[in-house]
Amino acid sequence: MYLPSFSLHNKLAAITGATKGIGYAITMAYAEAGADVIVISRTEDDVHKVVKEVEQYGQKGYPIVADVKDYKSIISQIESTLPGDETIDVWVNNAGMNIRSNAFEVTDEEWDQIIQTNMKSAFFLSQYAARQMKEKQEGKIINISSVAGHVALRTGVVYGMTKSALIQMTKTLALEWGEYNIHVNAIGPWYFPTALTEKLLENEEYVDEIKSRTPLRRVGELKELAGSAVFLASDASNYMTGQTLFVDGGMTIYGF
Ligand SMILES: NC(=O)C1=CN([C@@H]2O[C@H](COP(=O)(O)OP(=O)(O)OC[C@H]3O[C@@H](n4cnc5c(N)ncnc54)[C@H](O)[C@@H]3O)[C@@H](O)[C@H]2O)C=CC1
Ligand SMILES: C[C@H](O)[C@@H]1OC(=O)[C@H](O)[C@@H]1O
Repeated sequence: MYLPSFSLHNKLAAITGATKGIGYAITMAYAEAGADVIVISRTEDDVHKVVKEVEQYGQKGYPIVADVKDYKSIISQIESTLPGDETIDVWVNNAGMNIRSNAFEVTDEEWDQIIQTNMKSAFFLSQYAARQMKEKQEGKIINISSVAGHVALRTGVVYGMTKSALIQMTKTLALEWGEYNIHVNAIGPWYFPTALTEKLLENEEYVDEIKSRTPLRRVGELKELAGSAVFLASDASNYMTGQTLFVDGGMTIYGF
C-alpha cells in the first residue's frame, strides 16, 4: 500500500492562536481530519466558540484561555484540564504578531512583545509538548514561521528575526529530538487574508505588488495552508523533520 494516512484520528493536537486566521483554519482542518483539539487563545468567548465548532465534528475540544507570553499558565491549564490518560500528539506554534516599525523606530517594548510572543513562547511550549512525546516515542511539532524568516520583507526587522529563529529552532529541535521519533517542521506562509494582514491587503497597490512578486499571481486561501498543516501532523510526513514548507505561491523562489 503506497497511500499513507492523512488522517488525524486518535490524535490530540494543541494549537496556539486557534480562534482566528491561520490558527483557526488549522484547528478546523484538524477536527475535520479526526483530531481532538486543545484550543488556545486569549479571548474566552472565542475559545469556547471554537471548542463548540470542534465538537460539531464529533471531536473533543479543550479550552485554554491565555496569552502565549504566559506560557506557564497554558501549561498549568492543560495539566489541570486534560484527562490523565490523554497526551499531546501534535503541537502547533501558530500565535504570532507583528509591529511594523522600520529599524530606526523599533523600541524596547516592541522588541520584547514580538520576541516573547513569536519566539520565546514557541520554544518553551515545544519543550513542554516534547517531554510528553519523548515518553511515548512519537510526536509532531509544527512552527508557523513566514517567508519573512527566509527573505527580507519591509514589514518589520524584529518580526523577520523571530521567523528566522523559528526556522533554525525547527532544525535544531529536529536534530535533538529525532531519536525520540519527534518530528519538528515549520510552515512559511506568504500572504493570507487574516486580521494580521487585513490592513495591508486592503491596499490595492500593495496587493498588486504582492502579486507581481508571486509566480501564482495571488495571495493564498486559508484552506491551502491548512492542507500543509494536516500533512505535517499526519503519518504521511513520517520521514520529514527539520524542514520548512514555504506555502507561498512561489514567492521565495522568485529571483528576478
Ligand atoms: N496571515 C499571513 O499572511 C501570515 C501569517 N503568518 C503567521 O501565521 C501566524 C498566524 O497569523 P494570522 O492568522 O495571520 O494572525 P491573526 O492575528 O489573524 O490570528 C492570530 C491568532 O493568534 C492569537 N494570538 C495573537 N497573539 C497571541 C498571544 N500573544 N497569545 C495567544 N494568542 C495570540 C490571536 O488572538 C488570533 O486568534 C502568525 O505566527 C503569523 O506570523 C506568517 C506569514 C503570513
Ligand atoms: C508574509 C509576512 O509574514 C507578512 O508580513 C506582515 O507584516 C504580516 O505580519 C504577515 O505576516
